[in-house]
Amino acid sequence: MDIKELIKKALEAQKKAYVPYSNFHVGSALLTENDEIFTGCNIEIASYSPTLCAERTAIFKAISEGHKKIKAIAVVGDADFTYPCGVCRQVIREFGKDAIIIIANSEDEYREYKLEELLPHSFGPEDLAEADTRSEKNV
Ligand SMILES: O=c1ccn([C@H]2C[C@H](O)[C@@H](CO)O2)c(=O)[nH]1
Ligand SMILES: [Zn+2]
Repeated sequence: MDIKELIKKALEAQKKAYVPYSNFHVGSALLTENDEIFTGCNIEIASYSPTLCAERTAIFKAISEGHKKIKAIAVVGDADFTYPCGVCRQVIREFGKDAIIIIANSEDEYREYKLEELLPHSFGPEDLAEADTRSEKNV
């Protein structure tokens, strides 16, 4: 996996951030199971709550194009190391239980995490499947 390439794409996407309210620019780039890259920026809306983070923009683009798995996702933002919010961590969990999350300031300055480190003891699709089996037994 080319981490620097993923960070480069995230930095390019960050330039497209539509952030008239926070002026906080975030970019993201992810790698699918077949090594395709999808990018996203944050998009803010005047009524605030419909605002979408960069990570989810990238993820929803990939899923809506038929991809099912995320191998890695890079995030860059205006803060010194911008970490994904809790909502985005849960969305990454849905499509990338074993995903690598790259938090970058630049192509040369980055930190790498497993999703498990940023969202320990997570709840996910398998838990619902397991609950299904249990309730069948209880009938
Ligand atoms: O990891 C993050 C953190 C924040 N934001 C966005 C949401 C909002 O537009 C702005 C300020 O929170 O940054 C992201 O896109 N990703
Ligand atoms: Zn988020």
